[in-house]
Amino acid sequence: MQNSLLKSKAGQAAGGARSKASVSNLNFHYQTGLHAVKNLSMEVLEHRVTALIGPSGCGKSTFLRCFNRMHDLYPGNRYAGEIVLHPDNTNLLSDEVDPIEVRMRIGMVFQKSNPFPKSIFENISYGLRIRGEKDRNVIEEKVEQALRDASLWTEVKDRLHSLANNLSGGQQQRLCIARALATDPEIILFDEPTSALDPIATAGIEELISQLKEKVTILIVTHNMQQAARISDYTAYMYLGEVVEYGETDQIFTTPVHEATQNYVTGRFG
Ligand SMILES: Nc1ncnc2c1ncn2[C@@H]1O[C@H](COP(=O)(O)OP(=O)(O)OP(=O)(O)O)[C@@H](O)[C@H]1O
Repeated sequence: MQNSLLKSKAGQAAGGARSKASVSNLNFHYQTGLHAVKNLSMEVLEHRVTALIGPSGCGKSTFLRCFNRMHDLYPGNRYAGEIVLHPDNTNLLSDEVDPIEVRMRIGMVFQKSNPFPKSIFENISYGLRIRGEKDRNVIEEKVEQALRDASLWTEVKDRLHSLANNLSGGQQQRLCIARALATDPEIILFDEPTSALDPIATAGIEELISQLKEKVTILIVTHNMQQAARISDYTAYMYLGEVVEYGETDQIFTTPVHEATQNYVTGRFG
């Protein structure tokens, strides 16, 4: 069936790649009582880009934010089920796992770039300092590497100590990617990372995401079907808090099994 990726056993190889995270029976309730993610199980494959698509309000961002325990910041939100990170089989949702440590392993880049009102250097070194790194040489090396990996180094190397907020929108978004990369995350979550950018900056971020999958595993929420088709290897179509269909992006866009998926990807939804 089309959803073998939904079913494959935790940590097993699927689609030629290893599983980086196994989501099992994940349920999420907001403090309001809203059941926003419903019994969701799927494998997120290592070094692949997985796109989450679906109509507004279907739970894409809510699902994404379970991975880095963002919902812990608001009392009354409830998770059930597991998100097990491989190869060490850590359940990210366990009460025994520190959410701060989770956020070092699972980076996040938001729709609107959100640099701290500090210098470029301080933005990137922030996570390293939180982690307890004190060696100035190590910090400088990591900052440079993160900026290189985010394709920003040549543009900012001569102004590392100027305010990050003075960068262009596209540069600020790449800075946020560098900030996420600095702590050597295993997964980066992108929540509509280009929706505030012009087409040229968007193309830059898309190219960067395609390169980054060599280093990290990527989950991206996007409303842009062309973007999902261009940059993702796998796509999950969500509706009302559930994954309706999940498979290779080419298959989801050309021969979806469910009519609902077909209607959504061809713009006939609703
Ligand atoms: N902080 C919150 N408290 C209560 N309900 C929320 C909260 N954030 C989102 N929701 C609700 O949870 C459901 C899923 O929202 P979510 O933002 O995850 O959807 P989405 O698919 O990402 O939507 P969009 O594409 O519009 O960003 C919606 O009904 C939304 O109104």
